[in-house]
Amino acid sequence: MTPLALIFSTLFIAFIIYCFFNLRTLLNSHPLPLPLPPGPKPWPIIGNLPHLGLKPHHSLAAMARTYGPLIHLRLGSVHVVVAASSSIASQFLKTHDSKFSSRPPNSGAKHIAYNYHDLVFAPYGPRWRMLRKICSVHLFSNKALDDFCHVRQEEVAVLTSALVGSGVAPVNLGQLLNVCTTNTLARAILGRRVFGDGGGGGGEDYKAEEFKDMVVELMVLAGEFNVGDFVPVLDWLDLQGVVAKMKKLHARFDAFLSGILEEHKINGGDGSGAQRQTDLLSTLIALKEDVDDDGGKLTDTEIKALLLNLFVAGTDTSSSTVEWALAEIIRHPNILAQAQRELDSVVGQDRLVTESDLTQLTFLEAIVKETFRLHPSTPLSLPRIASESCEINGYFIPKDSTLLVNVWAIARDPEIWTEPLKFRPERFLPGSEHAHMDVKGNDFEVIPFGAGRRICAGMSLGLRMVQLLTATLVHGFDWVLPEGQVVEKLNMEEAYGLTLQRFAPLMVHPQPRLAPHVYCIKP
Ligand code: HEM
Repeated sequence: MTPLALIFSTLFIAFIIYCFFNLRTLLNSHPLPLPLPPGPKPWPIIGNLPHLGLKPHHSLAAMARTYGPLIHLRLGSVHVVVAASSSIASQFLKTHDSKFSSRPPNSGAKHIAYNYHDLVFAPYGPRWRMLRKICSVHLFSNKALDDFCHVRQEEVAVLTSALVGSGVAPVNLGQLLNVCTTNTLARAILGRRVFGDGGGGGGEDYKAEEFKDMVVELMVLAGEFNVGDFVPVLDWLDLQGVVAKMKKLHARFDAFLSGILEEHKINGGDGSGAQRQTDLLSTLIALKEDVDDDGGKLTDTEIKALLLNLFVAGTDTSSSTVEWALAEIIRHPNILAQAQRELDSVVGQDRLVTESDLTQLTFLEAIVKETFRLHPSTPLSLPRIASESCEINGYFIPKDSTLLVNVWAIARDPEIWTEPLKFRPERFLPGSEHAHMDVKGNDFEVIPFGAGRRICAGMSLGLRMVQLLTATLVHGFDWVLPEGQVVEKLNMEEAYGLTLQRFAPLMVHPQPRLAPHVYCIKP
């Protein structure tokens, strides 16, 4: 080797060694970036919006079968990650819950929910804590729930009386259930009912049907993926007309809520002129004068926004769950018969079910769990936003990603559930494979109320209401479909929206099966 070649080869080897060590140092201080989770290829500008289809929880479940349980989508300029298995959901909502405790910005929160002044969309922080604490103490604590137990039982009894008097035409069960859940909540929040019995009895201050329509319209609008939320440059165009509809709907809700608030300030809850302290709204009005621990004051806007949340989140969720439960029970006469045997042995035939009976109704509880599994009222839960980046299952989740948890798909995962599409309450009975599973956010295989810090605030009330209503309807009535319909062909299709409505309302003939005096309740 010539001296020149020796110099060159020495320099070359030295360069390689230098690069090798430098690269190692570089890699150690800046590890190679993790990949984003897999997902379908996005379109330019709009990204994966067209992939969501009319029922996004179905489309996203189908994608999970192709790409796995953690998917990445690009909706316009927004990173969206979707959890579609219990273990991925638990990593987001348990391990990393503190990073996912706010909701992403969206037009619904802005235009309907008083520009984020509510509880559902309030950013995680002092105001959210204040609103949540007020509800926990005055509405959802065990004491508050026990104080209003008689109200729930009375309103359920009023429903049975309306069903008995419903005449020859089939009843729209979902509508009557909605009147019941709304009046029950109204008595706890406002100190009075807002509707008649829904059976055409008259005397409604506000039309029940119109109110349910407003709630359902809100859920449909909130469930719509508004292009402007994801492609900010297109926001002003309001391509789907969603924002215009939201503003109109907000005006209707605001008129309803402002009326209630002003009336309450002047008259007190019961219209007697004496301010009552037992209902939530009186407490909220009294709290307006107090400064809370974090130095915040409750404003009229926050009060109306909270009322809106409670009436929207707390009525249709419970009533449509019971409607699904009854549809399933009607489709499975053997389940109806078994549940009635249990109820007859615990309650007898001479009175209606009470809340204190519920702990003894094991099969009924299993029916309710199975309904929450197959028909979770918010199939994609409510979205969360990542306040910082994190790693899940070896994938990179960027800061500001929107998180969707496909609660609906998780509860139908064939890896977890045998015969996942079948309505089989016995899977939750003692001694069965899922006996110890609850639906309260502890077992991620079935999380209809979500989980973690932002878990449903009204879960305790929702559960009691769904159980009491389902038990009472099963105990109090046999159910016959309108002429020409057969149970095997009952339409179980879902409609589109943030909540899981039935495509075809359940129309039925209730046939009382208890002694007539049991139903004699005057509203
Ligand atoms: C069948 C009954 C119900 C179901 C299935 C249900 C489901 C849900 C779900 C999935 C969430 C989102 C949780 C999350 O982000 O992890 C939620 C939030 C919420 N729910 Fe419910 N809900 C029900 C009944 C109620 C009732 C009766 C009320 C009140 C009267 C209520 C009030 C709320 C509120 C205020 C939030 C927002 C909580 C927060 O952001 O901190 N819900 N609900």
